[in-house]
Amino acid sequence: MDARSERLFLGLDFSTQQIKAVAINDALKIVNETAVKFDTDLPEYKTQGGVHIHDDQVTVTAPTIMWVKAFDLLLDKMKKDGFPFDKVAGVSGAGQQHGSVYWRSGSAQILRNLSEKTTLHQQLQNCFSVPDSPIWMDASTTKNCRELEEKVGGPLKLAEITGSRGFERYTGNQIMKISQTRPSEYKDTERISLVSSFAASLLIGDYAPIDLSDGSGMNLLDITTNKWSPECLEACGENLSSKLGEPVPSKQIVGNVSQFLVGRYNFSPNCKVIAFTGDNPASLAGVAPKLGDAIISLGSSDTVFSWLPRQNAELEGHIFVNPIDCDTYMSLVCFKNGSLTRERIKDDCAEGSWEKFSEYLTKTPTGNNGNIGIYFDVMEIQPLVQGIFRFDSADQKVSSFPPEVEVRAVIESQMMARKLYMELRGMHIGPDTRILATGGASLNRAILQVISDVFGAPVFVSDIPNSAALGSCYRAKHGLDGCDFSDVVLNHPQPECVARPTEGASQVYKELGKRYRKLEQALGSQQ
Ligand SMILES: Nc1ncnc2c1ncn2[C@@H]1O[C@H](COP(=O)(O)OP(=O)(O)O)[C@@H](O)[C@H]1O
Ligand SMILES: O=C(CO)[C@@H](O)[C@H](O)COP(=O)(O)O
Repeated sequence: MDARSERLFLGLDFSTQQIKAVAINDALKIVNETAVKFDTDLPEYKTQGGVHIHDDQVTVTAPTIMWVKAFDLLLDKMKKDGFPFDKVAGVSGAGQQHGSVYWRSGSAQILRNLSEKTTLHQQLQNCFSVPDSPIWMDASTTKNCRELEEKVGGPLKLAEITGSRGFERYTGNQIMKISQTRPSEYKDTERISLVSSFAASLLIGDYAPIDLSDGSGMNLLDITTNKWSPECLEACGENLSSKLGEPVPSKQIVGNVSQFLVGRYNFSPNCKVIAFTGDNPASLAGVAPKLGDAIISLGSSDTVFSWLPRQNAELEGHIFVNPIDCDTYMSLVCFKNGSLTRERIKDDCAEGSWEKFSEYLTKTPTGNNGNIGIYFDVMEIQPLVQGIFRFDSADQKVSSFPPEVEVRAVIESQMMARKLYMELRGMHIGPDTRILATGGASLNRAILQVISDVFGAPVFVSDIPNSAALGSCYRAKHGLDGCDFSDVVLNHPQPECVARPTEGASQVYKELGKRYRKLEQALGSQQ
């Protein structure tokens, strides 16, 4: 194939702090990486870490129009850099999971008739009946979760139907809250999108369907039939089915790019858009895992997930329909206090420097001389607790730690929690398990060494940490070519092993992990 006929695949990731784009060619070589960061590139929205935390500390939203403007900026940046949009054969993408977008009645008409003469954000500014989208960090819907669980027959029953018991950030509970507290805005909403299907809608210039994998993060989809659950819909809002549209398999082509994109950015009118999905499902595709691998994503949130051949309902963690093969599943646990908490401790204790942070981590002993710190800057998902708690080796509360002890304490407790809940969800480390690390903090080798020591398994990384955007490129190729996913990723570069367990570490963390569990349980029962 000569250079002029080279096909490109574009992957977008609408994540918590930024929008990222990655483009690859048919040989899976990365030809472009671009990002727009909400806090710094769009300071007018005054977000911190891409979000607004409200005064009650549990309501967390992001301005929907900010995401639209960021997308305008991203495309403008790429155009200025000479990115050959006309060579893109397929686009897919990902969004931070669970967040919801409320399209005001009449918005479909606006989306279908976009003018290439002006920006998307100018044309869509009045399209959102609820202008601030609730996002995955929101914890304000406990009452709605209990109501939903009760209506369907209890938490385990809800988990059997939807893959999860009621979780605050899950979209059905968020929709129930809006339908109850803002009935006129709810009534004036003709379509509810996830962040992923909202982003796909910007690409096709029409409402794009929700895919099965991201749709599993709503407490609304029956993951055994791959249809909306009538009883969950009924519990969460009037006429909800018509506002959601039908869910589709994740590899479905959902349309061609809009005339707007063709005219304004020189996309080919034949360029196909493949359903967008959640950022974690897209990351599963982006790391091209083997069965038995455990993936740890260290982005704004920390998540641990793996490919699951058959589903089994549990009260802990989540099951999603697998984005690569909708007859199988993926299991996942998610933690809210991830990179932003580490970043805060880096700023407080390590002079704002990741180098200093890593130096402290490397020079302190495995097990931190028995000191344990628990850092829930924002309300955690499991347990539902907020606060900072420090204990000495005799489990006595202390008010502070020296900086280097604090640095090790945050990484050790975070990683012990990741392992604990991963196991409670039914994911286990076997003798051949590889831990595939991805996301922003996977650049930090000192953190990866602690992960290897706590999990007792080798840790691998790929060349680029943006696995959700890369996975979206792979998914675009998969959807377009209609071949097996394993054929798509034949040339996926093998990840490099960067950390192996230190001798004796697993015994130290076995003991420390038991203490961590007890301390955390005590905090949970005090709330
Ligand atoms: N060297 C590093 N060590 C630890 N964390 C890092 C490092 N570099 C970046 N990060 C973290 O990566 C995070 C961003 O990760 P990313 O996966 O891009 O997030 P998201 O996809 O949610 O926007 C930042 O919040 C930052 O704390
Ligand atoms: O809530 C979840 C997963 O269930 C989060 O993982 C969000 O999907 C946000 O992702 P990042 O922006 O941290 O990648």
